[in-house]
Amino acid sequence: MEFSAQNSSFKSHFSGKKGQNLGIVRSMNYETPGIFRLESGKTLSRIRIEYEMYGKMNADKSNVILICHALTGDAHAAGFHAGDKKPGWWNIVIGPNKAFDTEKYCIICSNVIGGCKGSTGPSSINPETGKPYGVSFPIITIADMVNAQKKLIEHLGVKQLFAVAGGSMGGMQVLQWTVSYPEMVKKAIAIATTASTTPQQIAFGAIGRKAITDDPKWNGGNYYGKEIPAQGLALARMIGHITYLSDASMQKKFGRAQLAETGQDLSKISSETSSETFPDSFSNFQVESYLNYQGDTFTKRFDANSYLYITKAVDFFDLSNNGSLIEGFSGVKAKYLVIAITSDWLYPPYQSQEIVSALTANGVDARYEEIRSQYGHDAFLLEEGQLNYLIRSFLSQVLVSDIMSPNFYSISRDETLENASMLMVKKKVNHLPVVSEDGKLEGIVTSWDITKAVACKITELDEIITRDVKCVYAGEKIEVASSIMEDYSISALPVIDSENRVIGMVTSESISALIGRFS
Ligand SMILES: CC(=O)SCCNC(=O)CCNC(=O)[C@H](O)C(C)(C)COP(=O)(O)OP(=O)(O)OC[C@H]1O[C@@H](n2cnc3c(N)ncnc32)[C@H](O)[C@@H]1OP(=O)(O)O
Ligand SMILES: N[C@@H](CCO)C(=O)O
Repeated sequence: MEFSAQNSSFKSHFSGKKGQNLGIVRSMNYETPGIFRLESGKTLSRIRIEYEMYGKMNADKSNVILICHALTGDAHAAGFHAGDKKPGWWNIVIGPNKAFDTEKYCIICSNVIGGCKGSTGPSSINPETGKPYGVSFPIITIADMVNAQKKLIEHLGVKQLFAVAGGSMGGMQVLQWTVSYPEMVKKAIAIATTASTTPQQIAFGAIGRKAITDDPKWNGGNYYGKEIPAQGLALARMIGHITYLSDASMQKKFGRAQLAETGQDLSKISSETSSETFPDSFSNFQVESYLNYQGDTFTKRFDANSYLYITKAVDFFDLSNNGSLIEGFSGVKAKYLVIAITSDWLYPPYQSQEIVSALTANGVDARYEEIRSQYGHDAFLLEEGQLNYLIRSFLSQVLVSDIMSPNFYSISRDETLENASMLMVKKKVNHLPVVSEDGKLEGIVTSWDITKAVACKITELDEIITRDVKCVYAGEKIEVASSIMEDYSISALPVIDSENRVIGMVTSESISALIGRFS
């Protein structure tokens, strides 16, 4: 079964069950019309963006979540491509009843520009020369990747993303989205990432790049149609891969285990040392075999030039403004969930904490969480239970501020009863908060109070004002508002700030509409 926005056929019969897999999914692509301007000022004529989509967009396209992939990921985040045994790279959290629930949300993931999995990158054909770009491909940045994603999102008719989420370099794109397009992102989930690449991270990137460019087969980036620089690319991946693991996970995975052929038999190994070259059997530890395997497999799925460009984009990433992350995040609007991994030494937790501190200093709602794991950096691809729990509770948390109406009518207690009732009829409202001159909540009058006043021949507004007003704060969970409404049989509540000023109204209608939208 194909599963995309165009032809979703999943029904809610999965409700209440553990997460399920999507079926067969397919990739799509979009070619932007006209030139694409990069942060460097250089341009690309037309870009192609490869993407996948799971779940259905709702009528107002307000349920779309963009997933951003890490360094060597691609658009295939979940489900299976026909014939594949392994699902997409974030299948553990995307699907029916998983945190990124495809029965509620429409999930989109696209391959970054500069990549080699369908989107325009160095291995693509330059339309001006008819040959692969190679190193004539312009330098790209994380902001360029985000700008390309924005083109796709606009093309799909989405005005605001319900959420943007990703780990590692995906997390950088998430942060960049909230800075570049603050009005377009409601919720941001950044995992195992940084807001400013550190010298240590740049250093590892640099060694990987050197491994590639020092491979004679790299040939100045001009190797398409010839032998690829497999040795350099594999070495780059081996170095990188060590940084994605942890000391504890390597101990657990391999210990000091050696390959069966050599075991601890030093005489067997040393008998080969008479040869001119260092013997292969010196790669006798399991961890060496594992790294060789990871390096070798990588050369079959990734382009060396893309590796150079994307790692460089990561190195350039720095959201701080004149060294200040607080300034860098000024103007952001999203609500954030920032998740660190306890054993991640490549993007250690302090870097996530810095992000949250800078956001909080800007008065932004930012939550910090940790995944307790021994897997190291790659735990964001593996820790199914913790990821699902943290992401699900963040996505489904709706605050009063999300649905309150900031446009409301109020009266002062000196008003006449007649004026109050006229206002209600004219503006079709049933609740009028009574406020002081400086906007502070003093009471409330409802249409029911007016009806009673007429029946009882009461003529003064002051006599029918309810002074013990039930109200909520904007930052409270919507469940708080709904349980007050239920307990006291009230259909609307004033929303107040910390100084008791009325800043909006929340109604039972808006809560019901919300439940309807996501159920
Ligand atoms: C957005 C994105 O991030 S997309 C990119 C994510 N994908 C990758 O990074 C792909 C490569 N990375 C990995 O495989 C990562 O380690 C993970 C996180 C995705 C998977 O982790 P794990 O499930 O713990 O797998 P593990 O690291 O043990 O590797 C398993 C592979 O190594 C092989 N392997 C394990 N031990 C050895 C060994 N001693 N010698 C040789 N090969 C070995 C396994 O056979 C297996 O091969 P397979 O992938 O062909 O099935
Ligand atoms: N292992 C992942 C994470 C790197 O940050 C990848 O290759 O993309």
